[in-house]
Amino acid sequence: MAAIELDGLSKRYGDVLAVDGLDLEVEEGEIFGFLGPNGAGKSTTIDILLDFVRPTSGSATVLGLDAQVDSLRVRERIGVLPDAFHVYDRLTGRQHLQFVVDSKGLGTESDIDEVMERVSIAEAADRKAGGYSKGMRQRLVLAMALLGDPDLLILDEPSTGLDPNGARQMREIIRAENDRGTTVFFSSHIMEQVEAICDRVAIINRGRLVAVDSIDGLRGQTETVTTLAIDVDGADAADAADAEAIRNRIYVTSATLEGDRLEVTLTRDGSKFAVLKALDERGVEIRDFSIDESSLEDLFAEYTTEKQEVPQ
Ligand SMILES: Nc1ncnc2c1ncn2[C@@H]1O[C@H](COP(=O)(O)OP(=O)(O)OP(=O)(O)O)[C@@H](O)[C@H]1O
Repeated sequence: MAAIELDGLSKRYGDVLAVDGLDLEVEEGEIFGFLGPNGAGKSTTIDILLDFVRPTSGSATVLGLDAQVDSLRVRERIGVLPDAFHVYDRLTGRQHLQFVVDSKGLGTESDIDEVMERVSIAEAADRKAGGYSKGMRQRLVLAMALLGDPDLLILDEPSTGLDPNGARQMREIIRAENDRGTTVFFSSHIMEQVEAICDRVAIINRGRLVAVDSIDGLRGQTETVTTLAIDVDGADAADAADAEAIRNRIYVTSATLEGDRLEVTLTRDGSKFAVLKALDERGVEIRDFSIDESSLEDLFAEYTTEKQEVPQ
């Protein structure tokens, strides 16, 4: 059974089609990244999953339950870290969690200590949340989401505002929860974060799904996959700049020279060796070179910006 299934999901706000016919399946046990530029429709989709917003057409199923018809039962089985959350300054961390136990019937009192351990705020359990740092607040809200061991975690931008250590800890917590069998669906603008932990990602743009795959799979589908940065001898720069020999090679998408550094981008079928050989044949002295596989950030740009002409 899919943890999340969207079927022709659309949401219109007046003239704006915020979500436009989304079809998507998130498998149980996955860590799934939900990406898209500002205004792409991520929060609207998540709000539909949580039944904060009703779709204009199509359906959303969460853990086999209709997100609208069975929203209460869905709520019992998922944990949510909302985009804009706030904590109650005058309540301690423990009181926040006690509130969840009392009001929502999720978890037990003995779970409170355990869950605070899991997100590393046990030491601050009895301090007022008003004195928590931003990262601690975020972990407290995550702890609230984890109470009752949900089958699915829906996290809207979980790393926003966290320093690199905080972001790493968030990653470790997400992985640990996933190891316990929890499916994780999260939206993020922080590509390294997504690249580091996601099994698969979906990219949406203007409300439509433009890609869904593993990150390696996405690499395989895009045109430019490798950048070769070659340091050449300054005296040879003119020869390198006369990059006809490079540019005319098939599978080379661009070749630019800045100072002593020649940057050549290749499609997935391109041969790095052929580029180096072509330079060598022209007598260009190669001092050093490095190879960069395209990052998720590059892939994201490729899927969500209008295609640029490759300079020739
Ligand atoms: N309540 C609303 N009323 C009118 N338009 C809305 C409403 N909520 C969202 N929209 C519009 O729907 C589109 C999608 O917005 P949404 O918040 O889902 O995007 P997002 O991908 O979450 O963006 P961000 O990354 O900036 O949070 C935007 O054009 C937005 O202006």
